[in-house]
Amino acid sequence: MTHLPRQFDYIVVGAGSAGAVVASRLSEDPHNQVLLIEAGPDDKSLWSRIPLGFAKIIFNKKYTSWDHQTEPEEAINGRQYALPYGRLVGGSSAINGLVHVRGIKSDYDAWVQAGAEGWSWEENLPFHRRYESDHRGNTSLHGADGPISVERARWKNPLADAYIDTAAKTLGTGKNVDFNSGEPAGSGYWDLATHRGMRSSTSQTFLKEARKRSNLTVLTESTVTKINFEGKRATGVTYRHGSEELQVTAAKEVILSSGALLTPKLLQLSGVGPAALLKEHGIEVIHDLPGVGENLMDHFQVGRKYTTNSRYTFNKVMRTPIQQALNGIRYFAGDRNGPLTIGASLAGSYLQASELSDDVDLQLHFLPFMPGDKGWDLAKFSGFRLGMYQGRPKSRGHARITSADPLASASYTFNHLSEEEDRQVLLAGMRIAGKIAAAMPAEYDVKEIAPGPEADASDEALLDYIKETGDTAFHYAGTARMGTDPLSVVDPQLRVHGITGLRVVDASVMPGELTANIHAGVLMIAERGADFILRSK
Ligand SMILES: Cc1cc2nc3c(=O)[nH]c(=O)nc-3n(C[C@H](O)[C@H](O)[C@H](O)COP(=O)(O)OP(=O)(O)OC[C@H]3O[C@@H](n4cnc5c(N)ncnc54)[C@H](O)[C@@H]3O)c2cc1C
Repeated sequence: MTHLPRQFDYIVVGAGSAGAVVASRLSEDPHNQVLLIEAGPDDKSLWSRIPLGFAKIIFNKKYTSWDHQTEPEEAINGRQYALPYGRLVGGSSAINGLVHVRGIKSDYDAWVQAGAEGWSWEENLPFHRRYESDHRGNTSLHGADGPISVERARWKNPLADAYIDTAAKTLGTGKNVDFNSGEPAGSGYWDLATHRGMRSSTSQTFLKEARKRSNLTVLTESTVTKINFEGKRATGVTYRHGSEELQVTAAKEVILSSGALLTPKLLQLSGVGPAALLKEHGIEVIHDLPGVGENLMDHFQVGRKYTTNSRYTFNKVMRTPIQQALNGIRYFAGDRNGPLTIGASLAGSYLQASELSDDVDLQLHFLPFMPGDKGWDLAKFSGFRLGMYQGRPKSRGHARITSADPLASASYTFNHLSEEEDRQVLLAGMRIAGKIAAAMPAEYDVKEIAPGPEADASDEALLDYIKETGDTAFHYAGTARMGTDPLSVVDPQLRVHGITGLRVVDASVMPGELTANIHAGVLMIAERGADFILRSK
């Protein structure tokens, strides 16, 4: 630690999905001295490389933080739940469920309408193409030369095929569509961020190459506690490494990429945020920015559960130690097309569930897996889940510090289901999922476990089931929203309003949710953020 230079051109806070991309791109110019600071350890877990390892690594507190939870959520009967994220080099990209989808064109139109000028689908497309090597090769929609490899899910099997056929017939839309075309209505296998069946995280792709450069320094197990300012200019950061408290300066910019839960906390701790909140905790106000921590959002995920006699569920193919060993051998020595290559979901559908919406408004996930009582184990029977969430929920919450102590958790409120439209879309989605399951071929002997006929009998009962069982899809976003109105936090070039030398580049800047698992959107934001910085030199 004592050998670390005290001044860099750029300091990037958080080596997660976005931060790793930004630091890598900035260090491509050998004239830039770049420091990347990460609170967690290096990404050394084998479970991070294997897609199915997702189900294991998220319960490993060395790599996944379980330090934060929601406040009691009023509209879901006062329930609280944990908010895990990847706390390691690679961030959530090293522990997430790998499903790779960009969202739909109208998501980005909604961003532009919310003040994110220049962020339409067409304007973002070159940056999606820049980070990816897509299995379709180089096309007008896809890139073939980027560090993140994108493949079609590799464990194709008859039960998943039957889901795709049945969903396509029930919904009256296509099958095996390109979910990343911007117009994804239909059903099929998901694309995953994998390379030959292994996770393609930002730590193992972008950073692996960039760390060979002498102008990039990566500090691990170092938590930034404060952004330092001279007047309204960000000049560097204070961080803790073990028992040491150290400072380092940035000649050009500090870039916050700490994720949507922690970026607003760091801004608030540093004196940038709602003045009243900062004063309440005795923090000197550097700049009164009322939107910092507001607009917190997530996808609220619910599902239907089924038993089946199919052999093609996890509960069947990974039941015994011998099966697990054989699948392991097949994975490491074979074609890597087996069950170990599955992410958080195998197949699914994009659909318009509610007439209240004017576009696709729901993602439906087919997961041939039924957990046991402990949550991480396998149930003894063969089963699958049809999980879902609304694409662009309207409910919004907030993230607010509870103390000036950087080690204290902020408080997180999402206000899930506080908007009528959000309740209606999920009700409609649950009904449609029920229809698809009921239409599955008789040979699979599909029977519903939950919610069951009683809950299905009325909207009221079904809504109650949704409130009692739904929780996070891990797509936290929006807490440093881009825009130009008084409640926005960054401008469309991701510079913090009212401050110089400070940008936010991570999921925090999203004005609204994407109708997608949001990792692809975060990578695109990171590519654009790096581009803005390099162009502004
Ligand atoms: C369990 C899980 C499953 C998911 N599954 C999917 C999926 O299947 N598909 C998909 O598209 N999306 C998925 N997501 C969402 C997606 O992975 C995230 O939205 C995305 O990775 C967020 O990127 P980020 O750069 O904003 O933050 P992160 O990738 O979370 O990075 C933030 C980094 O900053 C570090 N940090 C925070 N504070 C500090 C500090 N003060 N000092 C230093 N470092 C700090 C953190 O340790 C972390 O490494 C999932 C997320 C989770 C948590």
